[in-house]
Amino acid sequence: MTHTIEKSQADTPGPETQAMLEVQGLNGWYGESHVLHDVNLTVNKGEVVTLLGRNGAGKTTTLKAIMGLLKSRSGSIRFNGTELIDLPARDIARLGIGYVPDDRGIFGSLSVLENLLLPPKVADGGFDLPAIYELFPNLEERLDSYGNKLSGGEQQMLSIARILRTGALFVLMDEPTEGLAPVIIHQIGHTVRRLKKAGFTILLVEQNFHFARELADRHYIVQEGKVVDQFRNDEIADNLEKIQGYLGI
Ligand SMILES: Nc1ncnc2c1ncn2[C@@H]1O[C@H](COP(=O)(O)OP(=O)(O)OP(=O)(O)O)[C@@H](O)[C@H]1O
Repeated sequence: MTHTIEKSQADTPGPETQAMLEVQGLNGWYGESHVLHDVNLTVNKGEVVTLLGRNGAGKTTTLKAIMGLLKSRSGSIRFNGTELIDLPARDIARLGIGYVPDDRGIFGSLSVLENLLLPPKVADGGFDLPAIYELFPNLEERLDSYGNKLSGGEQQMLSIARILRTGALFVLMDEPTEGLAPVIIHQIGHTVRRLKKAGFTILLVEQNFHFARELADRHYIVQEGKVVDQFRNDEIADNLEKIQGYLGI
């Protein structure tokens, strides 16, 4: 009878298999340049999913297309069942998608606190300031510092922190480890794990395969604007050479 129970559990999608984001046949252009070619991917509620690929593969562009920051796009992007393909970025943000861009988007002439308070709330339940300071103690120490006086690591933490305040529970993160020292990368990894535990769903672009491997549930490989392969994290060890080939590492 055990077998029957196991089977019926496997057949019933749990909360972890509920698709939050479904991208189908996504195409994207910069002017005349056709950069995304029929990208398909799914992110389920509570997952950390990465987009891995070489420089110029189209990872950042995929995030921008989801966020509505790439104007010229076609196909389907459904978020909790709502079609995003024709919505402007501000409406997409209001549906509860946060974006941590690769340049971190910190305003240099505003203080840490002003940067934190800048994005509008989109839903109840976001982190309040004490919760943010608990997660990022360095930020609390630097509340009055201007954005342009922060280290790269502090800017990255601020960029993540201000999204957590908004109440968005789905976060797109573009290379949060880029250019950071190993100790800071470790801290960012710790943060992503805590967010996952707190119920956030994260789509993460990464060049740092080792970082991605420590955190993610699943990985999509992006090559020349297409998703060419995908792996669950527990399939990585058996596919290491193939993945290293894709990534050129
Ligand atoms: N603003 C832009 N205008 C025109 N082409 C662009 C623009 N941004 C990126 N591209 C081109 O689009 C393609 C995909 O770039 P994208 O930045 O999405 O790649 P990526 O996988 O994120 O790589 P990287 O890690 O280097 O950012 C590349 O050929 C790139 O040169």
